Amino acid sequence: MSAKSRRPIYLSYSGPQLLATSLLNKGTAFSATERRDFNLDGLLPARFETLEEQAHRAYLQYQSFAEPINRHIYLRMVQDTNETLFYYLLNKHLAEMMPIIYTPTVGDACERFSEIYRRARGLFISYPDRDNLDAILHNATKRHVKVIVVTDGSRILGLGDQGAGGMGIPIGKLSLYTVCGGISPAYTLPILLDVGTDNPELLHDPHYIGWQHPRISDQQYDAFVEKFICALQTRWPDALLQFEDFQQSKALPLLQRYQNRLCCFNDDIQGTAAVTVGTLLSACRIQNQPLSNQRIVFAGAGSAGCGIAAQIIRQMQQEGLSEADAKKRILLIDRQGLLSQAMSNLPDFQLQLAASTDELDQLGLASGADLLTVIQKAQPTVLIGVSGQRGLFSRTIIETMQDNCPQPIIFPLSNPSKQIEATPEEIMQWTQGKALIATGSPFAPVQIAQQNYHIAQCNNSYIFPGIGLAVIIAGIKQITDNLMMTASNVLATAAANQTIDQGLLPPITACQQISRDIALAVAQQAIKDNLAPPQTLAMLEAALEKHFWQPAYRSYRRTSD
Ligand SMILES: NC(=O)c1ccc[n+]([C@@H]2O[C@H](COP(=O)([O-])OP(=O)(O)OC[C@H]3O[C@@H](n4cnc5c(N)ncnc54)[C@H](O)[C@@H]3O)[C@@H](O)[C@H]2O)c1
Ligand SMILES: O=C(O)C[C@H](O)C(=O)O
Ligand SMILES: [Mg+2]
Repeated sequence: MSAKSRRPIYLSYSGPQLLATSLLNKGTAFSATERRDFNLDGLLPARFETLEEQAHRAYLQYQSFAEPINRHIYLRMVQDTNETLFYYLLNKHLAEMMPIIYTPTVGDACERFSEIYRRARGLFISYPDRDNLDAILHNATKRHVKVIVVTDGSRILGLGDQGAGGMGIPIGKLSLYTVCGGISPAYTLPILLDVGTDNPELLHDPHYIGWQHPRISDQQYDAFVEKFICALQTRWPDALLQFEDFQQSKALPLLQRYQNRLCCFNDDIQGTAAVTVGTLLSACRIQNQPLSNQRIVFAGAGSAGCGIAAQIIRQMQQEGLSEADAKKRILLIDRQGLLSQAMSNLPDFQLQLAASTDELDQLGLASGADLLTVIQKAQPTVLIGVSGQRGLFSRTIIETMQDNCPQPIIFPLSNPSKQIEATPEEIMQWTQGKALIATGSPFAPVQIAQQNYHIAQCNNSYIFPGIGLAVIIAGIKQITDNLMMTASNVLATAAANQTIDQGLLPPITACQQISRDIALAVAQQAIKDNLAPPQTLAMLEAALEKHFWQPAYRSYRRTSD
């Protein structure tokens, strides 16, 4: 629906209050009539500007900042002042600005959150306020919250515990829900559960803006999260809740506790699994091989690693392997080396995926073997890095892998860029341009022998906006692994014409189309799986068009009209 044909919005706001409401503010784009009707005369300079003219000035201002972090601060200021302008600007310059509002610059913004803090956005729910949750949610002042991203700041990208600074992540993720998934910013809410921090620097920083207290005990934590979820369910029972960047000891237990109780998912486990399987399928298509032929080694067996491994097993089962045979194609390495069932103290989620003693014998590997030895003996065709450890993929490791596999698939997925296991440039040089690469953070194309190779950004941002849109158009009640698998397959289809030099995924500028495709496919699958009320495809398409928000100014009338 074009902005012109949309009905006017009836407002009770006027004067400075209207200018200070970022969802409604138009700045110099308020017309003469609106300025008169809403008591804005004299509060704005004389000239009327269109959104396009405003965006032109904003882009010049943006360019006047050299450092990514300063560009981030600038864009966040635009967002907090005029959200329509912010999203218009993002839409116009998505490839350039996505790394500024999202990964990798958002990592710096989280690390420096207290230092660069300007204005309030979203909800900070701190443990000392635990008896006041309903009032806090009420203070969000948004009646129709449809998508929430929540973190406790305990594992921000590969940067560890950032405490309240972790709020940068929900803000960045929700910006992508809007720009890629067409979800109105009026429907989104970032939340930071402030349960303290164990980061010693933050505990001693005089400017730290969070609750300056060590993280609470597990028991206190569980009770607090339970209260939070109950309060959410009371106020916004149909909202989608995305768990983001929770440390390993919390991520899966929270998902297991809540996935059947409300519409929620963990992005680092499930969203990452979906994008990675989709990207792997794209690499397999280029190699003309099924995924089930690959032998896959993970460096890092945490939330992301085990989430991806589990989804690969499901995909291999769809290709015809038994679960046991699919498992045998995967080896996981964590700090203690190759994970095996002989290890006595592995958490359940790792134990389920760890190699059996029989497999170890067959491969001639010992429990706890290091990455290089595993690569020598197991001869993997795929290597996935989700360890957060810069440099973990050394030249020797990559060259050894290529000794047994001329076109290795290598995905160093750790974020932000400074935590990557090996850069695409390094991997391409060490493999003479042969490796099929995808990274979690954005990287410039690599030139080898006069040929430019684009590097796919295998980031869950290809998935979650479409999931949110699906929930909204279909009224999905629960997010399952099967729905995530549907999203993977849509992504792989969207990548079906990619050539090696174009990279394994379409560019991020295709994200709106991909999100629409994911939304429709996931919505249809949800209906089939009885997770949403029946609707025809035509009804879903109509709902999608109706909901897909585009940044354009609406006309305003006074409520008394
Ligand atoms: N590309 C994406 O979309 C995406 C999505 C999620 C996570 N990630 C990235 O993946 C990384 C891990 O995230 P996570 O949620 O799994 O964190 P996590 O803490 O749950 O897991 C990381 C694991 O790596 C292990 N590890 C650390 N050093 C290691 C080493 N030298 N060798 C082997 N293993 C080692 C840790 O013990 C831990 O189990 C982060 O950098 C994160 O930014 C990327
Ligand atoms: O935030 C990202 O860029 C991806 C992912 O969710 C991560 O935690 O690294
Ligand atoms: Mg994350």
